Amino acid sequence: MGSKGRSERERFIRSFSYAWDGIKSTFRSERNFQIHTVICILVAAAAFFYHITLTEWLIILFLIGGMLSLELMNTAVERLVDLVTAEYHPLAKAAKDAAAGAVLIYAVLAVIIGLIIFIPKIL
Ligand SMILES: Nc1ncnc2c1ncn2[C@@H]1O[C@H](COP(=O)(O)OP(=O)(O)OP(=O)(O)O)[C@@H](O)[C@H]1O
Repeated sequence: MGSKGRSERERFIRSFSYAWDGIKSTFRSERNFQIHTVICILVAAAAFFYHITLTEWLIILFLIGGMLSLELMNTAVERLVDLVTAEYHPLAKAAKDAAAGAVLIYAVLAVIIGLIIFIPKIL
């Protein structure tokens, strides 16, 4: 493999390592991300326990991935806003609240879908 191919591969691996750094630092600093991670692990455990179907697994995995990704994006918005201003600013509030709203909408729908999948199995 030429040096160009090697440097492209190195850049690719490095970008994974930066992404992993972002996940680790968010996990360490964000209580909500920790809580959502634990909930996602519990949901996956329940999915194994109740032998959900393949389609249900796809939905659950999609929800877990979406929830954790949105939490990370929310953290990114919070960090960026804090970087831009330490002062109170209506736009800072609007940005943070909109990001939090996105997480809330996804979380509520994830809970509803989770209940639709699991309640019939629990009963
Ligand atoms: N610079 C600011 N200007 C105006 N309002 C802000 C500003 N920073 C935060 N807020 C408001 O305060 C709320 C809480 O902000 P904060 O930065 O504490 O976020 P958080 O959701 O508590 O996250 P974390 O504690 O993980 O940083 C925001 O949703 C927003 O409404």
